[in-house]
Amino acid sequence: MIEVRELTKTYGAVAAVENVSFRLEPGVINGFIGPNGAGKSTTMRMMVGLDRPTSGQCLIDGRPYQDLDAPLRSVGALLDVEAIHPGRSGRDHLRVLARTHGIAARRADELLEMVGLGDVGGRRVGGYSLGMRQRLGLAAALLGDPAALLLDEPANGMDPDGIIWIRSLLRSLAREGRAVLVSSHLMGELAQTADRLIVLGRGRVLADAPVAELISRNATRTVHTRTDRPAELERLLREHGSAVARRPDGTLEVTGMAAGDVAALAQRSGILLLENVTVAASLEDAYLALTQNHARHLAERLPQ
Ligand SMILES: Nc1ncnc2c1ncn2[C@@H]1O[C@H](COP(=O)(O)OP(=O)(O)OP(=O)(O)O)[C@@H](O)[C@H]1O
Repeated sequence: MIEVRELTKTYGAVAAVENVSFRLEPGVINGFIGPNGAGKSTTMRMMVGLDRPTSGQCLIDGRPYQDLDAPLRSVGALLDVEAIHPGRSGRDHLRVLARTHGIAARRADELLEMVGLGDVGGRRVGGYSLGMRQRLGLAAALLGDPAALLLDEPANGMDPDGIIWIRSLLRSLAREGRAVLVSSHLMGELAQTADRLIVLGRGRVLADAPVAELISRNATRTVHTRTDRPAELERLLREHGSAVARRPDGTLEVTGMAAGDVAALAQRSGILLLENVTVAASLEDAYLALTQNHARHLAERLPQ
């Protein structure tokens, strides 16, 4: 189990990460999301000792990363694929890492195959595409068969096949009982893959909850209604307290009234509905509501 306790990192006057706390439990995929510059990478770097926290700590099975006997077996991290030596072949990169950690060279070859780089393992990393470097970084993270994985935007640069592959890889790693923390800006992807979401905004944790709970707490469902008398229905809905927006295809997007109540109201006024469906809120809606509310609160607190 990984426990992040009140991690803080300041650069001069800027707090990149402020009092961030969360836990990563075995078998759970945690999505790590937040606007650019929210502090996700800095948090992950501090978790594996690549950045020194200003205060707070991260404990891995009760110990800081630096004190682990076999760190690669406890935590595998994919943080900065640009840092991989460009002159080395992918195979050599993995073999060097394996050797320095007492892992058999055979494991490096197995992983190259597993991440789909079997045919290009002998080529220099400098000639790899971003997606290929991400695959190599994933192989390196998995080298020690770790109990936990920290992956910073692993889908970045991946083609659609690669994205689907990562999704099923993360699921199977979690099924094997590993704890996963994966940052991404791909909301649809996280909605499908993650069990929980940790949302950061300007260095602070804005939410830490199961995906479904985060959506239901922060975004409202809407009703999409189509009729041949839209202006009339729109007026009626507004009179009954609903918010209504016109969609480009002429459909009314209704917030604040259930689909059944929209239908009943229309029927009482003799308005025929051609379509009337409830549209579930998406993770994207919830994320935008959460981060925009936070930004608004901060702006309101600033002196005018
Ligand atoms: N070495 C550094 N020196 C100064 N400021 C830094 C340094 N590293 C990060 N920061 C600042 O810390 C903040 C958090 O950056 P970080 O890269 O952790 O965010 P992020 O959530 O990973 O962003 P993104 O989604 O763009 O990858 C930003 O304001 C960034 O400018």
